[in-house]
Amino acid sequence: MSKQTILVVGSINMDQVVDVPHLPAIGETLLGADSLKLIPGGKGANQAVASARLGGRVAMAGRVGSDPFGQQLLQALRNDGIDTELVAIDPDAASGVAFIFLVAGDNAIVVASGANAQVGKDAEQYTQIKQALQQASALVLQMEIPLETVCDLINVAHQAEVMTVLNLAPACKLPDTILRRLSVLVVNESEASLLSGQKIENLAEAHDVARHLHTSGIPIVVITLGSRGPSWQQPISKVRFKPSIKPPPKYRLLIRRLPETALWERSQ
Ligand SMILES: OC[C@H]1O[C@H](O)[C@H](O)[C@@H]1O
Repeated sequence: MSKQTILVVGSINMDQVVDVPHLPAIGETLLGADSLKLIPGGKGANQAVASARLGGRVAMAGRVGSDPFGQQLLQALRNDGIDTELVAIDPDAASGVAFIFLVAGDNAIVVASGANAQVGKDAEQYTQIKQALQQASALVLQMEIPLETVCDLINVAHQAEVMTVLNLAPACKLPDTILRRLSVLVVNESEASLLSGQKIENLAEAHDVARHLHTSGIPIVVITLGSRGPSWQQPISKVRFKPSIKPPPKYRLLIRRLPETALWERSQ
Protein backbone atom coordinates (compact mmCIF):
# COMPACT_ATOMS: atom_id res chain seq x y z
CA MET A 1 0.00 0.00 0.00
CA SER A 2 1.44 3.38 -0.94
CA LYS A 3 1.58 6.47 1.27
CA GLN A 4 -1.11 8.00 -0.94
CA THR A 5 -3.72 5.37 -0.15
CA ILE A 6 -6.97 6.13 1.67
CA LEU A 7 -7.80 3.11 3.81
CA VAL A 8 -11.53 2.63 4.44
CA VAL A 9 -12.32 0.09 7.14
CA GLY A 10 -16.02 -0.57 7.32
CA SER A 11 -19.25 -2.18 6.31
CA ILE A 12 -20.13 -3.71 2.97
CA ASN A 13 -23.84 -4.42 2.45
CA MET A 14 -26.18 -5.47 -0.30
CA ASP A 15 -28.94 -2.85 -0.14
CA GLN A 16 -32.44 -4.20 -0.80
CA VAL A 17 -34.41 -1.16 -1.76
CA VAL A 18 -38.18 -0.85 -2.15
CA ASP A 19 -40.42 2.20 -2.64
CA VAL A 20 -43.32 2.30 -0.17
CA PRO A 21 -46.20 4.75 0.29
CA HIS A 22 -45.56 4.88 4.06
CA LEU A 23 -43.71 2.86 6.68
CA PRO A 24 -45.65 -0.26 7.70
CA ALA A 25 -47.17 -0.35 11.18
CA ILE A 26 -46.72 -3.37 13.46
CA GLY A 27 -48.84 -6.20 12.05
CA GLU A 28 -49.45 -4.43 8.72
CA THR A 29 -48.65 -6.02 5.34
CA LEU A 30 -47.87 -3.29 2.89
CA LEU A 31 -47.64 -3.54 -0.91
CA GLY A 32 -44.58 -1.63 -2.05
CA ALA A 33 -43.22 -1.06 -5.56
CA ASP A 34 -43.43 -4.06 -7.89
CA SER A 35 -39.75 -4.84 -7.97
CA LEU A 36 -36.97 -4.91 -5.43
CA LYS A 37 -33.72 -3.14 -6.30
CA LEU A 38 -30.45 -4.76 -5.21
CA ILE A 39 -27.73 -2.12 -4.92
CA PRO A 40 -24.22 -2.57 -3.49
CA GLY A 41 -23.90 -0.37 -0.42
CA GLY A 42 -22.91 -0.25 3.22
CA LYS A 43 -21.65 2.95 4.75
CA GLY A 44 -18.02 1.79 4.51
CA ALA A 45 -18.24 0.67 0.89
CA ASN A 46 -20.11 3.86 0.03
CA GLN A 47 -17.26 5.91 1.54
CA ALA A 48 -14.74 3.88 -0.46
CA VAL A 49 -16.63 4.33 -3.74
CA ALA A 50 -17.12 8.06 -3.14
CA SER A 51 -13.41 8.51 -2.36
CA ALA A 52 -12.40 6.55 -5.48
CA ARG A 53 -14.80 8.46 -7.72
CA LEU A 54 -13.33 11.72 -6.42
CA GLY A 55 -9.93 10.53 -7.66
CA GLY A 56 -8.48 8.93 -4.54
CA ARG A 57 -6.42 5.75 -4.44
CA VAL A 58 -8.52 3.62 -2.13
CA ALA A 59 -8.16 0.32 -0.28
CA MET A 60 -11.20 -1.22 1.41
CA ALA A 61 -10.93 -3.46 4.47
CA GLY A 62 -13.93 -5.42 5.67
CA ARG A 63 -15.72 -8.74 5.43
CA VAL A 64 -18.35 -10.30 3.17
CA GLY A 65 -20.00 -13.72 3.29
CA SER A 66 -19.20 -16.70 1.08
CA ASP A 67 -22.62 -16.22 -0.56
CA PRO A 68 -23.39 -14.78 -4.03
CA PHE A 69 -23.85 -11.28 -2.53
CA GLY A 70 -20.26 -11.44 -1.28
CA GLN A 71 -18.87 -11.91 -4.80
CA GLN A 72 -21.14 -9.23 -6.25
CA LEU A 73 -20.09 -6.75 -3.55
CA LEU A 74 -16.40 -7.45 -4.12
CA GLN A 75 -16.84 -7.01 -7.87
CA ALA A 76 -18.69 -3.72 -7.39
CA LEU A 77 -15.77 -2.35 -5.35
CA ARG A 78 -13.24 -3.54 -7.95
CA ASN A 79 -15.29 -1.94 -10.73
CA ASP A 80 -14.53 1.38 -9.06
CA GLY A 81 -10.81 0.61 -8.96
CA ILE A 82 -10.78 -0.09 -5.22
CA ASP A 83 -8.13 -2.43 -3.82
CA THR A 84 -10.01 -5.30 -2.11
CA GLU A 85 -6.98 -7.29 -0.84
CA LEU A 86 -8.09 -6.57 2.72
CA VAL A 87 -11.70 -7.68 2.24
CA ALA A 88 -11.98 -11.17 3.72
CA ILE A 89 -14.58 -13.77 2.83
CA ASP A 90 -16.09 -14.93 6.11
CA PRO A 91 -16.68 -18.71 6.12
CA ASP A 92 -19.39 -18.52 8.79
CA ALA A 93 -21.29 -15.25 8.48
CA ALA A 94 -23.57 -14.04 5.67
CA SER A 95 -22.88 -10.85 3.75
CA GLY A 96 -24.32 -7.74 5.37
CA VAL A 97 -27.72 -6.71 4.09
CA ALA A 98 -29.61 -3.41 4.45
CA PHE A 99 -33.39 -3.24 4.00
CA ILE A 100 -34.17 0.23 2.75
CA PHE A 101 -37.71 1.60 2.55
CA LEU A 102 -37.96 4.70 0.41
CA VAL A 103 -40.84 6.99 1.33
CA ALA A 104 -41.17 10.11 -0.84
CA GLY A 105 -37.41 10.70 -1.07
CA ASP A 106 -36.64 9.91 2.57
CA ASN A 107 -35.60 6.50 3.77
CA ALA A 108 -35.73 4.15 6.73
CA ILE A 109 -33.03 1.49 6.98
CA VAL A 110 -32.68 -1.76 8.88
CA VAL A 111 -29.27 -3.45 8.69
CA ALA A 112 -28.52 -7.13 9.25
CA SER A 113 -24.77 -6.80 9.88
CA GLY A 114 -23.67 -10.37 9.09
CA ALA A 115 -19.95 -10.49 8.33
CA ASN A 116 -19.51 -6.78 9.13
CA ALA A 117 -19.95 -7.62 12.82
CA GLN A 118 -16.75 -9.70 12.62
CA VAL A 119 -14.46 -6.91 11.37
CA GLY A 120 -11.53 -6.74 13.79
CA LYS A 121 -12.24 -10.15 15.32
CA ASP A 122 -10.13 -12.30 12.99
CA ALA A 123 -6.61 -11.84 14.39
CA GLU A 124 -4.79 -12.52 11.11
CA GLN A 125 -6.91 -10.12 9.03
CA TYR A 126 -6.80 -7.47 11.75
CA THR A 127 -3.00 -7.56 11.90
CA GLN A 128 -2.91 -6.99 8.13
CA ILE A 129 -5.33 -4.08 8.44
CA LYS A 130 -3.19 -2.43 11.13
CA GLN A 131 -0.04 -2.95 9.05
CA ALA A 132 -1.74 -1.33 6.06
CA LEU A 133 -2.82 1.56 8.26
CA GLN A 134 0.82 2.38 9.06
CA GLN A 135 1.33 3.06 5.34
CA ALA A 136 -1.93 4.90 4.59
CA SER A 137 -2.40 8.64 4.11
CA ALA A 138 -5.85 8.61 5.73
CA LEU A 139 -8.14 6.25 7.60
CA VAL A 140 -11.88 6.51 6.94
CA LEU A 141 -14.39 4.92 9.33
CA GLN A 142 -18.09 4.74 10.17
CA MET A 143 -20.04 2.85 12.83
CA GLU A 144 -21.37 -0.25 11.05
CA ILE A 145 -18.51 -2.41 12.36
CA PRO A 146 -17.85 -3.22 16.04
CA LEU A 147 -17.36 -0.18 18.27
CA GLU A 148 -14.21 -1.63 19.84
CA THR A 149 -12.65 -2.03 16.37
CA VAL A 150 -13.43 1.59 15.51
CA CYS A 151 -11.97 2.89 18.79
CA ASP A 152 -8.87 0.72 18.51
CA LEU A 153 -8.20 1.81 14.91
CA ILE A 154 -8.57 5.48 15.89
CA ASN A 155 -5.91 4.93 18.57
CA VAL A 156 -3.59 3.08 16.16
CA ALA A 157 -3.98 5.82 13.52
CA HIS A 158 -3.30 8.49 16.11
CA GLN A 159 -0.05 6.81 17.13
CA ALA A 160 0.95 6.42 13.47
CA GLU A 161 0.02 10.09 12.82
CA VAL A 162 -2.45 9.08 10.13
CA MET A 163 -5.35 11.47 9.54
CA THR A 164 -8.66 9.88 10.61
CA VAL A 165 -12.11 10.71 9.26
CA LEU A 166 -15.11 9.29 11.13
CA ASN A 167 -18.70 9.37 9.93
CA LEU A 168 -20.53 8.72 13.22
CA ALA A 169 -23.38 6.77 11.67
CA PRO A 170 -25.29 5.01 13.11
CA ALA A 171 -24.85 7.50 15.95
CA CYS A 172 -23.55 6.54 19.35
CA LYS A 173 -21.75 8.23 22.22
CA LEU A 174 -17.98 7.97 21.93
CA PRO A 175 -15.52 8.71 24.76
CA ASP A 176 -14.02 12.22 24.56
CA THR A 177 -10.52 10.72 24.50
CA ILE A 178 -11.42 8.96 21.24
CA LEU A 179 -13.19 11.95 19.70
CA ARG A 180 -10.17 14.15 20.35
CA ARG A 181 -7.99 11.80 18.30
CA LEU A 182 -10.03 12.35 15.13
CA SER A 183 -8.97 14.71 12.36
CA VAL A 184 -12.45 15.08 10.88
CA LEU A 185 -15.87 14.21 12.33
CA VAL A 186 -18.80 14.01 9.90
CA VAL A 187 -22.34 13.86 11.31
CA ASN A 188 -25.84 14.77 10.27
CA GLU A 189 -28.06 16.93 12.48
CA SER A 190 -29.56 14.13 14.55
CA GLU A 191 -26.17 12.47 15.09
CA ALA A 192 -24.70 15.83 16.11
CA SER A 193 -27.58 16.34 18.58
CA LEU A 194 -27.07 12.95 20.15
CA LEU A 195 -23.35 13.49 20.51
CA SER A 196 -23.55 16.97 21.96
CA GLY A 197 -26.81 16.69 23.89
CA GLN A 198 -27.95 19.93 22.18
CA LYS A 199 -31.01 20.20 19.94
CA ILE A 200 -30.59 21.41 16.35
CA GLU A 201 -33.59 23.04 14.74
CA ASN A 202 -31.97 25.70 12.62
CA LEU A 203 -28.65 26.63 11.09
CA ALA A 204 -27.58 28.80 14.03
CA GLU A 205 -28.03 25.85 16.38
CA ALA A 206 -26.05 23.64 13.97
CA HIS A 207 -23.21 26.20 14.07
CA ASP A 208 -23.33 26.23 17.87
CA VAL A 209 -23.09 22.47 18.05
CA ALA A 210 -20.20 22.39 15.54
CA ARG A 211 -18.38 25.01 17.61
CA HIS A 212 -19.04 23.12 20.82
CA LEU A 213 -17.68 19.87 19.32
CA HIS A 214 -14.73 21.70 17.83
CA THR A 215 -13.79 23.41 21.09
CA SER A 216 -13.96 20.04 22.83
CA GLY A 217 -10.96 19.09 20.70
CA ILE A 218 -12.01 17.84 17.23
CA PRO A 219 -10.01 19.74 14.57
CA ILE A 220 -12.70 19.68 11.88
CA VAL A 221 -16.41 19.12 12.41
CA VAL A 222 -18.71 18.74 9.41
CA ILE A 223 -22.48 18.74 9.92
CA THR A 224 -24.28 17.63 6.78
CA LEU A 225 -27.80 18.89 6.23
CA GLY A 226 -28.87 16.35 3.59
CA SER A 227 -32.17 16.84 1.85
CA ARG A 228 -33.38 19.25 4.55
CA GLY A 229 -30.76 21.75 3.48
CA PRO A 230 -32.96 23.95 1.34
CA SER A 231 -35.50 24.27 4.13
CA TRP A 232 -33.01 25.91 6.45
CA GLN A 233 -33.39 29.67 6.77
CA GLN A 234 -30.05 30.21 5.07
CA PRO A 235 -29.67 28.40 1.71
CA ILE A 236 -27.06 25.68 1.84
CA SER A 237 -25.11 27.20 -1.05
CA LYS A 238 -24.40 30.30 1.05
CA VAL A 239 -22.64 28.36 3.76
CA ARG A 240 -21.31 25.49 1.71
CA PHE A 241 -17.53 25.36 1.52
CA LYS A 242 -17.35 28.74 3.19
CA PRO A 243 -15.13 28.25 6.21
CA SER A 244 -14.89 30.86 8.91
CA ILE A 245 -11.17 30.14 9.27
CA LYS A 246 -8.67 29.24 6.54
CA PRO A 247 -8.14 25.46 6.49
CA PRO A 248 -4.64 24.02 6.94
CA PRO A 249 -3.19 22.91 3.55
CA LYS A 250 -3.50 19.21 4.22
CA TYR A 251 -7.27 19.55 4.67
CA ARG A 252 -7.97 21.96 1.82
CA LEU A 253 -8.64 19.45 -0.95
CA LEU A 254 -10.77 17.33 1.33
CA ILE A 255 -12.93 20.27 2.36
CA ARG A 256 -13.41 21.42 -1.23
CA ARG A 257 -14.59 17.99 -2.23
CA LEU A 258 -17.00 17.22 0.58
CA PRO A 259 -20.51 17.13 -0.86
CA GLU A 260 -23.32 18.93 0.97
CA THR A 261 -21.01 20.32 3.57
CA ALA A 262 -22.88 22.72 5.79
CA LEU A 263 -20.24 24.11 8.07
CA TRP A 264 -16.98 23.29 9.66
CA GLU A 265 -14.51 24.63 12.15
CA ARG A 266 -10.85 23.94 12.69
CA SER A 267 -8.26 24.29 15.42
CA GLN A 268 -6.68 27.70 15.91
O1 LIG B 1 -26.06 5.28 4.41
C1 LIG B 1 -26.63 4.40 3.51
C2 LIG B 1 -26.10 3.04 3.74
O2 LIG B 1 -26.39 2.66 5.03
C3 LIG B 1 -26.65 1.31 5.09
O3 LIG B 1 -25.61 0.67 5.63
C4 LIG B 1 -26.92 0.84 3.69
O4 LIG B 1 -26.18 -0.26 3.31
C5 LIG B 1 -26.67 2.01 2.83
O5 LIG B 1 -25.85 1.75 1.74
